[in-house]
Amino acid sequence: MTNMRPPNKTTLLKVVILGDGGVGKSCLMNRFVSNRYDENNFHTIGVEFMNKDIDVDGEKYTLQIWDTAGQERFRALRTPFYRGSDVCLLCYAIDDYDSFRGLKQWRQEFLHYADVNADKFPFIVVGNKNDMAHHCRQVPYDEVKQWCDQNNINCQIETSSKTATNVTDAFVLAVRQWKHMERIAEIELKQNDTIDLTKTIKLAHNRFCCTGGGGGSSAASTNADSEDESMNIVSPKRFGRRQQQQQKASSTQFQL
Ligand SMILES: Nc1nc2c(ncn2[C@@H]2O[C@H](COP(=O)(O)OP(=O)(O)OP(=O)(O)O)[C@@H](O)[C@H]2O)c(=O)[nH]1
Repeated sequence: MTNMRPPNKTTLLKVVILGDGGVGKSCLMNRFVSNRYDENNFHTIGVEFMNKDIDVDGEKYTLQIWDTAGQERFRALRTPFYRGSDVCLLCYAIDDYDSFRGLKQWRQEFLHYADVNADKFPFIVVGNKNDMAHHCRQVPYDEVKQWCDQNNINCQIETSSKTATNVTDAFVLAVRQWKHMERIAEIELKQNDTIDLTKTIKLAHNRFCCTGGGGGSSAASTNADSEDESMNIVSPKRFGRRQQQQQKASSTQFQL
């Protein structure tokens, strides 16, 4: 249980940053990890990751941040790395409406390849480049909020990697949202684990292992299968948290 972990334990979280090419994903990661900003960044090819230790609400985390290539031609290189993610930052640039429109597709791509439950996974929507002059803004904050509400996402923030505005806050928000979802998952798991002794237990009929032979007709077997749903229940799915610790590395690049 999260609230029973030893005080000095560090939790490793895999954080994936997605969004159109040029919205500032690499700048966001570099500003957060190294407090550096490079105006002339190259496009990312494939994926890169960097680790950063952070304390949030008195607990230690190592964020393994995966910066992905936003350009469509690198799709096949980035998607294998979505699996095992704990949090996903969906990024757009406030001066680029198309990049906001693209969030729908980014979310779908992530859900498909990470294979997680849409309503239980912590997404954070990040509007980067909020240092831009007022007249450059193409994406109203309220419109993003509306989109987030429609998609069950309750974390939204605007950042600037250039001026270092809200960059750390975006990652803190990501950790808090992960923790929030983790708590919900734990409560659900506990509820599912509880056996109600007052309820009648429905036994499986016509099973080979119980009846000692295949006496039942195929029609009867089909009925028994559909009645006895408990035989088909798989263990409750968490929202994408890995069961194993990932290998730590301070910075690695995966490129062509
Ligand atoms: N004004 C402003 N410009 C930014 C900001 N962040 C990034 N940029 C600019 O946007 C360019 C692209 O940023 P990147 O971080 O490379 O964008 P990316 O999303 O990683 O792009 P891909 O690697 O192609 O997916 C940078 O070279 C900067 O010139 C910001 O916060 N404000």
